[in-house]
Amino acid sequence: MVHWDSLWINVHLATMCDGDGYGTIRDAAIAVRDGKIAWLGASAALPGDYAADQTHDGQGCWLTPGLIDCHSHIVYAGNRSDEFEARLNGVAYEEIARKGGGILSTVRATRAASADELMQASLTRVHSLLREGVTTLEIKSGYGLDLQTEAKMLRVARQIGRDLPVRIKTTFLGAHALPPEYAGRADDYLSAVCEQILPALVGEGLVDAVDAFCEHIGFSAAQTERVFQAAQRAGLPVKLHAEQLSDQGGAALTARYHGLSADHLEHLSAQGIAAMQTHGTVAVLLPGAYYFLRETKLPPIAALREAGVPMALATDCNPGTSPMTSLLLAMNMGCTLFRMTPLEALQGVTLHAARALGLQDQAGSLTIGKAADFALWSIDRPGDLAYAIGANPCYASVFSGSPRVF
Ligand SMILES: O=C(O)CC[C@@H]1NC(=O)NC1=O
Ligand SMILES: [Fe+3]
Repeated sequence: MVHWDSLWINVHLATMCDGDGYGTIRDAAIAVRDGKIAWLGASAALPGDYAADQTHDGQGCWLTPGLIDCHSHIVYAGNRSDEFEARLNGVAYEEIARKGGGILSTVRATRAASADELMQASLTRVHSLLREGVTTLEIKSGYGLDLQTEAKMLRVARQIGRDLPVRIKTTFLGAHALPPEYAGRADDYLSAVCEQILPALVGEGLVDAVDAFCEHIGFSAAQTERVFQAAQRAGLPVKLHAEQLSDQGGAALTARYHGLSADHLEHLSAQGIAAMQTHGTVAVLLPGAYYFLRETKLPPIAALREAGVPMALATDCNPGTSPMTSLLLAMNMGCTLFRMTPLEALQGVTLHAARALGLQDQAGSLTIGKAADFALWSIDRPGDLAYAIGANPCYASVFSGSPRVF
């Protein structure tokens, strides 16, 4: 007798296990034991002698791996709609940043907010993602730029994972911008980041990965490498905001450090692509920022595809360049703006997004032994998920084998 904790029947599976397709199994079932996938297949192939403590009727829904948003700045205080309005009156994003607006205005608001205010402000945005079937969410720091506030942000991120049915991966982004108290002293600030702030946060168990903003309005490749070396000393993987506004060689640097991902990549070079391909670094594409900043230079999707570099998609949810809390819309933008295929878009928020977080052995596909994180969709075919704009066809979602209520 095979015993399962729960069984979902009357579903069609998009397993995402087939590199060239959705890995579909129609008229199927999937079973869970101890929060992990224990069996999946055509209903007709169910073992004759099984027992499930709970059986759920999937109502003919398509069932995919739970969606993974692998790049978000979702914990922050304040709002930047005033800058949105300024840009629409002709002020460039980079000019706003140089005048101390942009990231630093969110830094001021986040420093001033209490942990509870930060949690409340973030929960609304997190719930929006969960309602669309997101079961894993990466959350960056980077709006504190001092130990006290970076720690506050990362504690809130960890608390979200304790309070809600979602897997949280935290990323330290102390090298996001130069705080006002270090104006003109970037290298001194990076010494504080590498020698005091990061070690203290690691000591509190708050950091899963380390990121930086490698850009002419951020930190240089040499400065970024200091941060990567500090991450290496702490035994942490790296990822990078790379080639968003210019080519700083950030993607190649990240690949050399066997980084999990290089993100944005509108200005990615052939050398960067080759380095990413060699080291298995994931390309995380962020169409929300491209769209919201009205960028015109597209990331080299065809060249990434040709090189076999895994492409992920994420919201980049942040108040300045991507105030977006819909991963389904990011999928649609990946197709309509970047010309990814609907299959690539779904791979980009499951299989490849898991890899961008180092979770490829635990999540991102319907594979026996992986986490029983599912999303059930009232759709006709998996390609519908990247097609509809503004619709949310998520019928239900499951986290570690338990139907989600939040
Ligand atoms: O404007 C913000 O608040 C963050 C912008 C965001 N951060 C980064 O490094 N690149 C971005 O688009
Ligand atoms: Fe970002």
